[in-house]
Amino acid sequence: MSVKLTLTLDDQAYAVASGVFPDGAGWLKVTDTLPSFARLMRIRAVAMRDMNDFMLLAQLVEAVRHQTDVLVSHLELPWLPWARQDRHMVAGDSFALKVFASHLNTLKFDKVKVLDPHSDAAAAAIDNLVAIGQERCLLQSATLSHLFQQNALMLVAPDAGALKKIDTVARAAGVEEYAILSKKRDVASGKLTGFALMAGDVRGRDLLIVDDLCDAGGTFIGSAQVLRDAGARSVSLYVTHGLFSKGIEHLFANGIDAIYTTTSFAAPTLEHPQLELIDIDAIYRA
Ligand SMILES: O=P(O)(O)OC[C@H]1O[C@H](OP(=O)(O)OP(=O)(O)O)[C@H](O)[C@@H]1O
Repeated sequence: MSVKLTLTLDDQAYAVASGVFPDGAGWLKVTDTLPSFARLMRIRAVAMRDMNDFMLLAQLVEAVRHQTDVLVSHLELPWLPWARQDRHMVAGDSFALKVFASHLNTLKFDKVKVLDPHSDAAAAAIDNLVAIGQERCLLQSATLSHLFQQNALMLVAPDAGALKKIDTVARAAGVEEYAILSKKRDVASGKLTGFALMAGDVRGRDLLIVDDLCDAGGTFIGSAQVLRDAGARSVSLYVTHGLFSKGIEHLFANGIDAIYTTTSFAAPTLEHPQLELIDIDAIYRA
């Protein structure tokens, strides 16, 4: 189990303990005395990865509601698991986001606040979803805010699907122009091909690719190559969710100069001189 659960009732924090029984089933307990009434229950579930993690969340909700008459319930779910499985892609596969949403919806949250969900399918599947936009996450980086104020960065959308988001980021950051890349992914094999620069003069520019997530990183290594071939001076990367399934070193070794990401998934202890972590707490409080 990897999820980190925190509970507040009317802005007071309550300690939660959890573990695993010998048979592998998880247990959970609120160790502070719960009140009989709370106007607002706020649960934050960070780095939820699987249904064991979901089960712990459901246990927490049940434990609180068993003791406390809760008026309003909010879930802060920075990383939405199965967000990428947002449709049927090949014959015989499953629309896993819809399956997960059907379970999450049983917990009856009045708001489910997700950072930068992968696609609009999240809002369609999850009841009362509140998407916190990419621009709100990204501008919590003091470094990036400063660079935007200096007009020192040109934004890059990694594919045409990211156009709506990059436009919102550009407006929020006060940036006038951005470059647009294209890529192709074979949904059956997951293989990436055909990176190309569709628009934008990047010669001599310091670039920031902006996307929702970095998994293995192939998208950004391929993109950096194309941008450097087109004359970019430097290529940095912002992703809201740093999954980094192949680590981060290979990105720095293959054309990425700096990475900015939030602690929605990346461990807050992750350290590298070319990496800046943006605290999700600051994003939720903003
Ligand atoms: O680090 P990587 O392994 O290269 O993956 C990162 C990319 O994957 C996701 O898009 P995806 O290709 O899944 O988008 P789609 O929903 O348009 O297929 C994400 O939005 C990134 O662009």
